[in-house]
Amino acid sequence: MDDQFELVSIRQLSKAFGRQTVLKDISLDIRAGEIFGLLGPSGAGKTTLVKQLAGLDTPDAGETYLFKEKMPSLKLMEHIGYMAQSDALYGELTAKENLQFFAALYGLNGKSMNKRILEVMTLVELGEHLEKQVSAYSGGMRRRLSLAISLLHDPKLLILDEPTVGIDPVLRKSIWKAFYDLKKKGVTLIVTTHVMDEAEKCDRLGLIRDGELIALGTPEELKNKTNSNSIEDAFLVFGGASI
Ligand SMILES: Nc1ncnc2c1ncn2[C@@H]1O[C@H](COP(=O)(O)OP(=O)(O)OP(=O)(O)O)[C@@H](O)[C@H]1O
Repeated sequence: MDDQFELVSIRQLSKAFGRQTVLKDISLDIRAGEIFGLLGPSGAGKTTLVKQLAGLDTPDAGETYLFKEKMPSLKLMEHIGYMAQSDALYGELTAKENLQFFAALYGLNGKSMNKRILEVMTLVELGEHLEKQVSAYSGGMRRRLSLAISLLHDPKLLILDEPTVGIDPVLRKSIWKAFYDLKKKGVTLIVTTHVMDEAEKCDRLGLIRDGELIALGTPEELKNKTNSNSIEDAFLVFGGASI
C-alpha cells in the first residue's frame, strides 16, 4: 500500500455553535502512517475538529473523508480508535473489567479477548495493574487505560484528544513510545495538544487559532519558514496567540 496516501481528507469544514463559528473553512489532508498533531490554544477548536473526524459530530458545511469514504459512516467506526479528553471509565470496576466491558462492545470474547487485553495493557505499561480497581488508579494510569481501551479493536486510525494532559514528563515519554510503536505497526495517529515538546514529536502539524488552520507542515518546516527556534515562536509568527 502507498504509505503516503491521504487517509483523512477534510474539505472546507465549518461548524458553529449558535452565533459562534468554531471551525472556519478548514481543508486538510492527513497521510496514512503519520503522526499528525493539531496544535492550538484552549478554545481554538481542536476537540470540535477531531469529533468530526471520529464521527461524533457533524459539520454545518464541508465534508470529511476517511479511507476515501464520507463520514460519518458506521462501517468506518471499526477502523477508528478515539480517546476523548476526559476519561470515560468505571471507577468501581477493575481495569480488566473495564476492558472486558468495552471489548464486548467491539464483539471480542473468550481467549482472543483476554489475549488482546493483555497486549494493549502491556503496550501502555499497565500489565501489572489489571486487577486493580480503577478508583485506585492515578490520573496518568487512567489516561493510559483509556488509551488501551481505544486500541482494543486494533484500529487503523487513532484519534487522541490531549492524550497526555495532566501526565508528568516521564510518563509522557512512555506514552509517546507507545505512539511510535503503533506508528511502526502502520497505525495513523492524530493527536491534539498544546504542549510544545509534544508538537515537536509529530511528523506534521496543523496550527489552529480561532477555528482557522493558520499553518501546516513538519515542525522543521514551520520553524524554518518563520526563522524561529521553537514551535511556540513559529506559532506566534503565524499569527497565533500564545499557547
Ligand atoms: N457543544 C458546544 N456548545 C457550545 N459551544 C461549544 C460546544 N463545544 C465547543 N464549544 C465552543 O467551541 C470553542 C472550541 O472548543 P474546543 O473544545 O473545540 O476547543 P479546543 O481547542 O479543543 O480547546 P481545549 O484545548 O481547551 O480543549 C470553544 O469556544 C467552546 O466553548
